[in-house]
Amino acid sequence: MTCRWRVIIREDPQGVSEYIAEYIVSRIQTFNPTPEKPFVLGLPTGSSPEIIYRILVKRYKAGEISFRNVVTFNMDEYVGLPRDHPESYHSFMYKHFFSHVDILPANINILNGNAPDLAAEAAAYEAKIARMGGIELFLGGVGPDGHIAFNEPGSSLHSRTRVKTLAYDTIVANSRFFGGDVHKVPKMALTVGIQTIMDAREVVVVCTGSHKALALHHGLEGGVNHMWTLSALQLHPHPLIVADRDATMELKVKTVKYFESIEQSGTDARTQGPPLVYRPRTYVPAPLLTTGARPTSQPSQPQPTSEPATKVFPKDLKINTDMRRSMDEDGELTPDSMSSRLLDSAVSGMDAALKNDLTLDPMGSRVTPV
Ligand SMILES: N[C@@H]1[C@@H](O)[C@H](O)[C@@H](COP(=O)(O)O)O[C@@H]1O
Repeated sequence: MTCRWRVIIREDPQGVSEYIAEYIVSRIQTFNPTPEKPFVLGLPTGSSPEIIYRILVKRYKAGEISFRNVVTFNMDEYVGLPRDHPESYHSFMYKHFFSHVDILPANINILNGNAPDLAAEAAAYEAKIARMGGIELFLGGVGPDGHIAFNEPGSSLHSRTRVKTLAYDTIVANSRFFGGDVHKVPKMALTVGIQTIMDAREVVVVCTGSHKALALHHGLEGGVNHMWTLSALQLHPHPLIVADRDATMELKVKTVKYFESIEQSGTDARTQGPPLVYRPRTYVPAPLLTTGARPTSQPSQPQPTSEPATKVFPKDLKINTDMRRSMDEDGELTPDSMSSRLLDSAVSGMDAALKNDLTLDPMGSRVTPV
């Protein structure tokens, strides 16, 4: 196993947010999304991403970026909190981001914490992500206890979208949004799972403040551990953490110096990486299927024409949860930002190792029609 954490350290939350906002803008621009091929972006709430959203809005207003062809999936939402409650994640997202940019309302996806059947809501969310071809970039925050989304300590690293009971630490931490009253904080949430995040092509984590220092230490320097769910990203092909100096307090000096030296050696994707290369995604807008036709890993291939071309809505998509990857179905290697950056770097001796580390896209191979 090779851990591929890429870590960028900035002096303060402003520097962190500017880096991440620029990163997201450059990824969307390079992707060049269209209505047929939207950029699928996973988004968090919490106070850490607020400045990032502010910068993205500013850049949109300056005409530097459009979100018209961006589809978003939010990480989580409280269960039982009215949608229009000021502290619901629906309210947060509209207040800080959605109502200020040109994203189409139909392209916004947030879990409904008031759905009559929460399990069905969770399953439908996973299916919708799959129909969109998976998430291109998942931006996440981290809790002081190392949780990502609402995957509290002890969460299964194979988890998918589901209901979670919040840990007491999280309830206490989030009580600051509820007048300091822990009793007003919802006790449950709907959240994407660790595996949902792992399936994204790229994960970017914002980590600021000394209260996140232990989480960063365990996530980065500890082993993969369900008690610090951030650490699962050690197994992701392209994880990036952008931390401020305060959040690095519990890291070894050696760790900090190592990641700083990587950046100094000229591996900053924003300015020095080669153009990013994307293979076509399996984006399938509804209605998805023609009767008798089964989606393939090459959707552009002509389908058999012997059956009438009646449009039907599939019942659902089945997620192959045993995680076996089919080489036959999805044998194409996927170059991307992380490997591109490092291959271009001055770090000697890395190339041979990285050639063995090119990774198959897991989402495409796991989605099969029922
Ligand atoms: N569910 C959210 C997480 O997605 C978020 O990462 C975390 C940290 O929030 P903050 O950025 O406010 O510290 O808070 C909540 O628990």
